[in-house]
Amino acid sequence: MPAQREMKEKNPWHMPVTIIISVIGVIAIVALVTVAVLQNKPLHQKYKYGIVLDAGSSHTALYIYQWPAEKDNNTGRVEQTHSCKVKGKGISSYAADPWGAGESLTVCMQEAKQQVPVKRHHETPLYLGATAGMRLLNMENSSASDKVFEAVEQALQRFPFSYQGARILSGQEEGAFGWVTVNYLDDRLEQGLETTGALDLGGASTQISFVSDKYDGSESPSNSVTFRLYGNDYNLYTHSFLCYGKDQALRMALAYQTQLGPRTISDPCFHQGYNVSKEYSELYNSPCVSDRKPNGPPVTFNHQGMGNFQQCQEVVKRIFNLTSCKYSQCSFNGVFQPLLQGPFGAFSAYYFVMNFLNLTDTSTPLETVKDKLTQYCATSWAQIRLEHPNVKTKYLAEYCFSGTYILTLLTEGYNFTSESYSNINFIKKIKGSDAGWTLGYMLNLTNMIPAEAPDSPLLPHTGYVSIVTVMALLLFLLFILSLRPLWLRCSKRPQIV
Ligand SMILES: O=c1[nH]cnc2c1ncn2[C@@H]1O[C@H](COP(=O)(O)OP(=O)(O)O)[C@@H](O)[C@H]1O
Ligand SMILES: [Ca+2]
Repeated sequence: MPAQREMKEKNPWHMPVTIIISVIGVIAIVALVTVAVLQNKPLHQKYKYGIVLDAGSSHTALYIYQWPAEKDNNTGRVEQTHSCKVKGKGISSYAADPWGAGESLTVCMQEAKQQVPVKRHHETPLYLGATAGMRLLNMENSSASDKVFEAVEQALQRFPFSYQGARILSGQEEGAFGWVTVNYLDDRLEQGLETTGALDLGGASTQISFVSDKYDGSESPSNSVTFRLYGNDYNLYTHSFLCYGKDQALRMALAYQTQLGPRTISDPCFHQGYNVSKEYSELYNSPCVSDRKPNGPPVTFNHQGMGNFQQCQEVVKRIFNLTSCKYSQCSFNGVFQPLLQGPFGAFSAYYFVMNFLNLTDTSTPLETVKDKLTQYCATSWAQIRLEHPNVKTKYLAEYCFSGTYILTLLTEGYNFTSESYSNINFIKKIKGSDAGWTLGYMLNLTNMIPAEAPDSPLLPHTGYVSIVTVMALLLFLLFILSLRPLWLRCSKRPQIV
């Protein structure tokens, strides 16, 4: 077989040294790529968790957040994974039964136990923040508010999480953390982009927070909050109006109409045909209106609807003091407010109300929005109930008032104009997380937003792997080319025949 022998001798692969070098080369390259891929591959994602209870005036909600375990103090994204609405009213309504407040939280806390992996329970921080309902109760009856906190604290400590305390947030904190949440979720802080203002409407208070270039904080220091986040300084204007949440605002509007203690009030903010007997003692049972209580009123009054947006707006305007201002400019009640600037996210009750009324599209001219609300308010109560059989009667009865209140607060109160109205976005969630103060509160307490911008890796993981692969291929090519001379030499060797 001379031909076969010739083939074997010409082929350099049959030379033992060449074969060994080739195999080692290939193994080395495969090993290089494998190590590069494995070393830099994100590990099977492990998460850390945090729980915040938002004890609002109308109800309590529990939020669970998660973030990648290995990145907790800089670049890891924190996102909401679960929320639970506590059944019943807010904790401030349990003044006469403080233990009931603690009990009310247990169903959602059980749910949290199921949601957070057992091995993370002990390291999961748990916070409870109370807002305007508890602010009012604390003003009215501080020992009752202490008892509610005591009961809530005991109930929460029964769970295996790392309990970090329950407290009342100041209005300033509520506004500022709402602003942090919105801008964090929009990635505006990390990227140093222009920020979005935050408008939060609750049941007992309302907040406005935004950055205004012309505002340095000196004119009204109590409205100023400064932050250094990801290497940028922010000088935030924020104000919380206690009693100007939509439930307390409704009380104030009613109180103006019942100041003389009539048996019947004809209310333009409720639909025609609405006629409900209400108690004076219940209406005036709040520090927001208690000083307006008529002398010796009857026990009850008939609350009758008239369904007139224009007149309702006149009634609502009366709860704002638009005249006194000792600063260069004010919103209302003599509160300083710099020039409005930039886009605004309006959430919580702003969203619930405007969404129900189909008025979340702010590219609709303000005049058209008012026309639609005029029509809605003029619809009879019977018709409204017929059209929305599944909506809670209390909410349904109040949407005409609530919509009118929102438009009046925004335009007369905060000075939004027909032009700047379109800068408002009515939002509920951003990228799956609810807009509200809770996320910002937790980010702050866990130091999860660094003051300075974190060092970012030179290349993202995919870039790194691609470069290593290309380099390995090049090496392989070079290696093959380096074998060429050997090859040629072998093929030119004198034939042994
Ligand atoms: O589905 C809804 N439709 C209308 N209003 C709603 C709905 N869900 C919640 N709300 C209202 O949103 C407001 C939430 O206020 P919250 O309880 O947070 O009070 P706070 O922030 O003043 O303490 C309340 O006025 C509540 O009635
Ligand atoms: Ca709230």
